[in-house]
Amino acid sequence: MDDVELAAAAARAAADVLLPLRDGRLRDGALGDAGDAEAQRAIAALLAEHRPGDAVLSEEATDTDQRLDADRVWIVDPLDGTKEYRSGDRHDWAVHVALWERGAGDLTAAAVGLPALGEVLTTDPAPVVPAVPAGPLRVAVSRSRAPEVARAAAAALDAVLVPLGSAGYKTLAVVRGEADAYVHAGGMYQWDSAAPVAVARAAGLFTSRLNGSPLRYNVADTWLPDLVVCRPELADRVLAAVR
Ligand SMILES: Nc1ncnc2c1ncn2[C@@H]1O[C@H](COP(=O)(O)O)[C@@H](OP(=O)(O)O)[C@H]1O
Ligand SMILES: [Mg+2]
Repeated sequence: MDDVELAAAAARAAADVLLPLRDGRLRDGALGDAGDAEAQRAIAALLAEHRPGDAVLSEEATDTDQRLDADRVWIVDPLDGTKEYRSGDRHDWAVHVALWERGAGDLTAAAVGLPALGEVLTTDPAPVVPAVPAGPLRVAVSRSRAPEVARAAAAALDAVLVPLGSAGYKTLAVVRGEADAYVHAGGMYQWDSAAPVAVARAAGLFTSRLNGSPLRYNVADTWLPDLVVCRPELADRVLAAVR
């Protein structure tokens, strides 16, 4: 199993525990907590079995300095969009599994699972972004904390806002042609964007910080508070709008 296959297998393993759990008896906070824990367990077990020497940075595990000297680091969010998952009837939540490698100084393989849609998107083969449909441009934003810069970007593009949960789901909404851009500010961590950004880049989309600088992974500070993901031809207009 190569690295992308392993990432995809880990995303599927998480889906295999998350879907039955969601359809079981737990609700609300208890369902969210169980989902986070069970998905973490499923992914960690596969990574430990197949890549015992690799380091892991996960939302649901204690971070250590060890990853800063490691050559290979998996960056994992076992359940992104916990709020949407625990609602029981929404599809906008995701599983993130990415690999960062020192040789490249960047993300080199990733998979993002969308269990409620039965899909796993990867860096290889990369998804094909559909053609732009007729109608106004669409900017995906957090449904629970839409930032002012996203409204500004939408206004500058004469676009409509598409409120959705999960950074992974929103990034893949651009990949899958449900949105043309995703703008976030105000807070987020490396695991919220790593795997989705890797898949978006592989699909030919533009990704950066709000100020246009590159998104950097496996740096000491896990806080990576803002990002832009969009069709490449929109990048200049989106970045100008959010500045
Ligand atoms: N202001 C903020 N501070 C910290 N984390 C944030 C944040 N805004 C969004 N996030 C995180 O980014 C992910 C997507 O958020 P949103 O759905 O609002 O777009 C969520 O991850 P989790 O669901 O894994 O916790 C959420 O916790
Ligand atoms: Mg998350």
